[in-house]
Amino acid sequence: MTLRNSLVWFRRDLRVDDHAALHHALLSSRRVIGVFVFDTDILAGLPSDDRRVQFLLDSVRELDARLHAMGGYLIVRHGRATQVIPALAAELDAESVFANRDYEPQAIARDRAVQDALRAAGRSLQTFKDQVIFEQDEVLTLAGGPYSVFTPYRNAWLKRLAREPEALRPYETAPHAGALAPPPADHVLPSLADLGFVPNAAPIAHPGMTGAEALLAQFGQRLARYDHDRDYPALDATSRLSIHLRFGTLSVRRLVAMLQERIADGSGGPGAPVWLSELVWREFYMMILARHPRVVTQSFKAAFDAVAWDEGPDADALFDAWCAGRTGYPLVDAAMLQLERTGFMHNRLRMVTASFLTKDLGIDWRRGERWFALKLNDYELASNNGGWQWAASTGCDAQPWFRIFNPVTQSKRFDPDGAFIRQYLPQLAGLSGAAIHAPWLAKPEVLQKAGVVLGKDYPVPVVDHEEAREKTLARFKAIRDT
Ligand SMILES: Cc1cc2nc3c(=O)[nH]c(=O)nc-3n(C[C@H](O)[C@H](O)[C@H](O)COP(=O)(O)OP(=O)(O)OC[C@H]3O[C@@H](n4cnc5c(N)ncnc54)[C@H](O)[C@@H]3O)c2cc1C
Repeated sequence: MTLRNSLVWFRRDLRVDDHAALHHALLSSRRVIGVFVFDTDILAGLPSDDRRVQFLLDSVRELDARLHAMGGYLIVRHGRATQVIPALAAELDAESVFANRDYEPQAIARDRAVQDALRAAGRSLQTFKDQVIFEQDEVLTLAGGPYSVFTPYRNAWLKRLAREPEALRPYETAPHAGALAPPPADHVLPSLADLGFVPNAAPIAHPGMTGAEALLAQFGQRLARYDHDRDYPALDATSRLSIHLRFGTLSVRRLVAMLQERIADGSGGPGAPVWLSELVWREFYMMILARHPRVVTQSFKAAFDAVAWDEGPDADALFDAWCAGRTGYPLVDAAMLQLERTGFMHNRLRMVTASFLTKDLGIDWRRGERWFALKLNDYELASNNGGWQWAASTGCDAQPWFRIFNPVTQSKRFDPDGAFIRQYLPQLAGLSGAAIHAPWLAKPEVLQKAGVVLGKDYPVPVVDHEEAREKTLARFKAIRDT
């Protein structure tokens, strides 16, 4: 034990179990205090009823309560982390600040600024791998470079895990909790109003560690069928754990260890390896972002920065229709309404709506990426950017540019009887499973019987898919030919 006082700076790791930074701080310090900062640099510009802030506050409250139960507490501050952390370290005379590493460019810059300020005052910032099983330089090609194709990356990732099973060993905290500093008598946490926010009318269910546990327990029952059911948005087939992985209310090591057990004993069925692949996609995109931070604003494949996306008032009107779920394509519109009303969108629908914006409406993927960033509860820069660049065909291992989703075919395939569409577009509920995917093709008597007047109850399509497809092929071919 070498340190007197240490701070553990919680960020995207709002849990007490299996926590690398907390583990290391407890082992090396006599007195450990936790801190979370509602960072005004991040909160600025969010709508006042942003659901994620409430989720964060609820999760932070639970974190404080769990630290209390272990004998400690959490200081919660509101301000610029780059100023708050060095000032708090000075106030508490903490020699070191412990944190888990974050790989987003803005977070890296923030951590560097905090580290410089701490160092100037004779203190230190120590960071640890926690958010991923393997970081950006741990799974490399034989030539020693980063992968840009997923399948060989996943194979190398799995091989490394087989060689290094200790990568899943939990970072224990409870046995070392004696080092936690007890709370002062006047310890209080801020309210949502103190942070300048108001409650959302449709808050995110299941916040915090207990929320993550509940979702994991439910998903455990569905895991074996995940490989098949995950593609159908009307089914409750996926885990809904993305926001918990985003904010670290549960440990990814624990999830992978659970999968390994269920693969080994057979109870994970064909679903378990497929779900494991999804967790590896998450790390793949984090690796891509860490190794190629330019992807935040540029195409992964530089040549595609020359794509001439549509701009101007017509493009703006189409973008607005897409955002509002008024494109006239029911699956696209239902998906956009799901996003607006709940902050969640099913993965298949993220692919369909992103493809629709870029390939049917000819609009730059960056506009859609920013809209998702504003609206998604689970917004995570690496996966969002990766998903958008995949759909726009500008990314690594992306959908080839000449393969263009047909929104009607996607609808028939993945929402065959229109159950998902009906949930968000009740005005179309009277249409049969056959007619609901493309109401403009339905016979007038069918529409009349269903009580649907196109252009009044529901929009006519804003573009013709076949025409849009030809325009997109030409748009991309122009790049290839230059
Ligand atoms: C255009 C687009 C944008 C996206 N934006 C985000 C985002 O901002 N944040 C986000 O977490 N995911 C994003 N994804 C990936 C994926 O859609 C979500 O992770 C998934 O829908 C979340 O639901 P779930 O937790 O039930 O997933 P499950 O199907 O249960 O998957 C388990 C976990 O694996 C990870 N995962 C699953 N699919 C992917 C994927 N394709 N890429 C990376 N990780 C994946 C997530 O952490 C997810 O929680 C995006 C995908 C696309 C196509």
